[in-house]
Amino acid sequence: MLTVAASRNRSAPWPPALSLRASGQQTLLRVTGDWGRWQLATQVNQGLFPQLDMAGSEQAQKLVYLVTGGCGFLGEHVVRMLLQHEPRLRELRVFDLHLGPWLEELKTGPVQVTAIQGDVTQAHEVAAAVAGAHVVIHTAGLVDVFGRTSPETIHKVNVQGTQNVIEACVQTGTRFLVYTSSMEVVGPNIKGHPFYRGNEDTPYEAVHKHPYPCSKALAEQLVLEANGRKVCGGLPLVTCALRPTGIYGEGHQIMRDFYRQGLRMGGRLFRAIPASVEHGRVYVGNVAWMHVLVARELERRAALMGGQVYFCYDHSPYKSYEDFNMEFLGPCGLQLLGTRPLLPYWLLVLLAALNALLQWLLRPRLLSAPMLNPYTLAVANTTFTVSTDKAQRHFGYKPLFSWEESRTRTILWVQTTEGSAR
Ligand SMILES: NC(=O)c1ccc[n+]([C@@H]2O[C@H](COP(=O)([O-])OP(=O)(O)OC[C@H]3O[C@@H](n4cnc5c(N)ncnc54)[C@H](O)[C@@H]3O)[C@@H](O)[C@H]2O)c1
Ligand SMILES: C[C@@H](CO)CCC[C@@H](C)[C@H]1CC[C@H]2[C@@H]3[C@H](O)C=C4C[C@@H](O)CC[C@]4(C)[C@H]3CC[C@]12C
Repeated sequence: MLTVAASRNRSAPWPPALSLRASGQQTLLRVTGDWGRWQLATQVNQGLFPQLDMAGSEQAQKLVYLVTGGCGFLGEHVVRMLLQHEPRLRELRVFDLHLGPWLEELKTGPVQVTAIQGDVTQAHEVAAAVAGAHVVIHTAGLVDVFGRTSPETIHKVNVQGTQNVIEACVQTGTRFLVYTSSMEVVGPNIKGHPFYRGNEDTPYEAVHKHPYPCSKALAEQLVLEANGRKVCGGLPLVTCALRPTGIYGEGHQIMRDFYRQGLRMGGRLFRAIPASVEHGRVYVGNVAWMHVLVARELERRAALMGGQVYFCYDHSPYKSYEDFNMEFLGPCGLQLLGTRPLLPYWLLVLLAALNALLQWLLRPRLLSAPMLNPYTLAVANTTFTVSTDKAQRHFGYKPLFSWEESRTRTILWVQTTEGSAR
C-alpha cells in the first residue's frame, strides 16, 4: 500500500472517481477524502503482504493502522504499544473526538503518527480516516454507567459509531477490524447471577437493561455479523471482538476518583461490598498487548479468528472490587475500613435508588453523577471472573506484564499523578 497525502482547494468538486490496473498486478488506485485533506491510496491485492513488496527495511514498515478512541484510557496504551511492538507499522492514525497533547511527542519517531480529530457518529469523517488503512482497532466508545450521558447518545456513539466503522471498512476496502467490546456484553446480569471463572463458552443468561451494556452488546453483534462481508475489491472482511473485564492501570479515571474520595475522607475508604464477591480485572498494558497481537494475527489466522470473541485476561488476582483497588491505594496511604460491609445491603440499595431518583429529578442540571446507583451496585456486588486460555490457543497471547509489574506501574501512576496520602 502506498499512501500520498496532500492538501487541496476547498472549492474543488470532490471526490473524483478513479481506478487503475497495473500490468501483472491486481492494482486498485482509489481516491478518497474529505474537506480537510485528501488521499490517494494505491492498494495492491488488498492484503497485508502485497506482492509489490520492496526489499529490506522498507518491507518492514508498510502497514497503516487506525485506532479510534486512540486518546482514551485504553486507546493511548494501544497507540503506544503499537509504536513499540509493531515493527511493520508505517503510519498510525489516531482518531478521537478529543486529541491529547501527548500525541505531539510521538510525531518525532520513525512511524508517521497522524492525529485525526473526528467523531465516530459522522460517517464521512470515519470513512476518510479509514480509507487506506490495513487494520482498524475500534476502541472509541462512551463508557458511562453513572448516568452522565443520555441513553440516546450512548447508543449513537457505541452502536451507530460502530456501524459507521464497519461500513467505512466495506466501502474503502479495509479488511481487518478489531473491536473493543466488554465483559458487560455477557454480564453481570440484572438478576445478580454469578459468573465464576467463566470462559467464552460458559452459558450465562445475559440480560441487558442499562444503556451501556445494551449498546456494547449490540455493537459487538454488528461487528461479528460483519465478519465475511465483501469489502471494496471483493475480499472478505475479518473481524473479532475483545472483551476486557474491568481495566485498571495508568490513566484509570475511576481509580483516581476512589483515591480522591479517600483523601477527602482523611485517608479512609469504607467497605461496602463483601470481600467474597470477586470481580475480574485486567491490566491496561495487557489489554493493549492483546489488541496488538489480534491485529497482527488476524490475516494469517482469519479462518480461526474471524467472527470470534476473546475475553481479556492476565494474572491479576481475583478479588472484590474494593480489595483489588486497595492493592494500589493501600501503598498510596489509604485504608479500607471494615472486614465486612459497614452498611447493610438493603441500605445501600436504598441509597442507590435515592441517588438514581435525585439524578432523574435534577436532570439535566446535575453536573456530577454519584458512583453509587442501582446498576453499579449490582455490578460491584455480583461475582464476575473469567478463566480462559482461548486467546493463547488462537493467537499465542501471553500477558506482557506480570501481576507484580502491573501493580507497581499502577501504584507509581497513582503516586505521581496525585501525590501520596501519607
Ligand atoms: N475501562 C474499562 O474498564 C473497560 C472495560 C471493558 C471495555 N472497555 C471498552 O474499551 C473502550 C475504551 O474505554 P476506555 O475505558 O479507554 O474509555 P475512555 O473514555 O477513556 O476512552 C474512549 C475514547 O473514545 C473517545 N470517543 C468518545 N466518543 C467518541 C466519538 N463520538 N468519536 C470519536 N471518539 C470518541 C473519547 O474521546 C475517548 O478518548 C470502550 O469501547 C469501552 O467500552 C472499557
Ligand atoms: C458500591 C461502591 C462502593 O465502594 C463501589 C462501586 C464500584 C463501581 C463504580 C464499579 C464496580 C465495577 C465497575 C465496572 C466493571 O469494572 C466493569 C466495567 C466494564 C467496562 O466496559 C466499563 C466500566 C465498568 C462498567 C466498571 C464501571 C465501574 C464499576 C461499576
